[in-house]
Amino acid sequence: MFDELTRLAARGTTRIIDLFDADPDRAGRFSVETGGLLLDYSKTRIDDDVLSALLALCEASGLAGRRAAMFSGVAINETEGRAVLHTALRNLDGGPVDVDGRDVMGDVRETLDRMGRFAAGVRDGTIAAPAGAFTDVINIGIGGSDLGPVMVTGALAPYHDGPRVHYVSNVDGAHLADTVKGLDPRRTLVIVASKSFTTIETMTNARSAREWMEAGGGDPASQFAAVSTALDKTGDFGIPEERVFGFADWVGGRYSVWGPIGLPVMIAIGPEDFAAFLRGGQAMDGHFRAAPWEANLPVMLALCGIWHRQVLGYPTRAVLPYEQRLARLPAYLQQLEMESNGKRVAMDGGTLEVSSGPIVWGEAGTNGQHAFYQLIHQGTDIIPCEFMVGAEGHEPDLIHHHRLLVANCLAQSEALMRGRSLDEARALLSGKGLTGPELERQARHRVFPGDRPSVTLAYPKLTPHVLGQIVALYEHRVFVEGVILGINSFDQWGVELGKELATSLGPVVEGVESATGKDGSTVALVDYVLRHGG
Ligand SMILES: O=P(O)(O)OC[C@H]1O[C@H](O)[C@H](O)[C@@H](O)[C@@H]1O
Repeated sequence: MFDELTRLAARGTTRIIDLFDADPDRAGRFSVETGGLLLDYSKTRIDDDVLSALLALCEASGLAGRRAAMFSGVAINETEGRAVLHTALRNLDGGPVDVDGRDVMGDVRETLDRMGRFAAGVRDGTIAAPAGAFTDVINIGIGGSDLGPVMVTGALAPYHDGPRVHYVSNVDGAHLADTVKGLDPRRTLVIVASKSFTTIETMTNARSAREWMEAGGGDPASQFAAVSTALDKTGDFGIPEERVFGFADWVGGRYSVWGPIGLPVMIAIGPEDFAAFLRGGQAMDGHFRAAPWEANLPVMLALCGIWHRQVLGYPTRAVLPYEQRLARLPAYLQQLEMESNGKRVAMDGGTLEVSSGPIVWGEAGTNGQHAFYQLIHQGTDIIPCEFMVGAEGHEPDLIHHHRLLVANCLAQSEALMRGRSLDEARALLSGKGLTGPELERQARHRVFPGDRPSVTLAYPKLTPHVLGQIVALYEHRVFVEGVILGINSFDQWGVELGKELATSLGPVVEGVESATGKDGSTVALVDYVLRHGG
């Protein structure tokens, strides 16, 4: 399936910038605009031939069938025997969604209503601690039970009018200790968020938070809530049923922010804005299901990814949001993309014949510019960049900041494509009086090879609705890439081995069991920790 694309990739040396000269309509033809979002992929080497081959690949992958199967509740997560229906969580105005012959939308709506009543109560003080209204909320969770809500809470800061919300994920006691410093244990609500309710980091933090609360005169019985699929375990932990928000196993951890895992977001921004976030996701679902491939935002973003990673072989993908409030988006996308598509075995158990998904990394612009863009512009590796920028900010008084931000974003993609030739560098330096060998030497350092690809996702303004569109866009992009690669994007067996070994090493690090039988490096490291630890 990749042969034609490989042939096209090897074909030419046409520089991206020259594609614009040859086709004045290029920016319009190699972009998709829908629901106010614009994906511009014209600053890549995708031309008509590549586009046709990518679309053929997409068609041949059976995407239409897989997409229908996902939305209709088929157990497409075959290694775990589960349906994949995070889309049902935002199906606010949609029809029934059947799992095993039963419509799940009644449960989804009921849970959303319960979350809404709880969030509203916490926000207006009718649900309170014995000592008074909650001033702070701590969400204790990790992975999908942390990254989604933490990213969305940060992104929607202008809408945050509820209690302060904090996130504790790391089992490093520093995370909990630093978070509770200055908080009132009698006025803090703790949400224990864990799909499985067995994750060691989360359960350890939850128990320590309960001790902190008890020691400080708080009342865990009325100041703890839980979000989980394991309702028996939340009960065992002592959290009363009315404060437990359940969800089904057809919601994957990294796809779960749309449901009860989004509870801290709802407390922060309120049920109405949370519903707007869901509606944004639902709008993207509608688009993804209906639009033809070439006009389909998630599909085209996925095909850009496939072109850069699997065809051209670029190992990484930089995500560069020019939006400070999306500073945690790269971390969120690392889990979404790398846990979903970081696999070397295909759905049928065979070895993947192409590369798995890329390494995803990034940072908010403009900060990244002053840190790692040097390598993106002049390093030996080509790093496809995904820029994101909003047309409007939330700070009308600081509009000059926003204009500078936008100018920087556009300048970077232009610079990456255009580059600076040796002649241009020479001209620059001779204007400053340099001559001879010194000019030559200095000029070489000032050359930018250019022809470095990027895509830009532009959106009107980072509202809850737009954020919902963006998050759903990335979810579906990952899905499409997974279908084309022929892998299951919804399991994560690769995290298991480390967990098992950590459990067996626990007593060794404690000094209770010996490290005998471990490899020499592990034995030496354990020895170091035991000699130097407290
Ligand atoms: O929500 P939990 O069951 O606590 O799981 C939290 C996280 O841990 C696991 O190891 C997985 O890698 C993640 O996909 C998951 O989101």
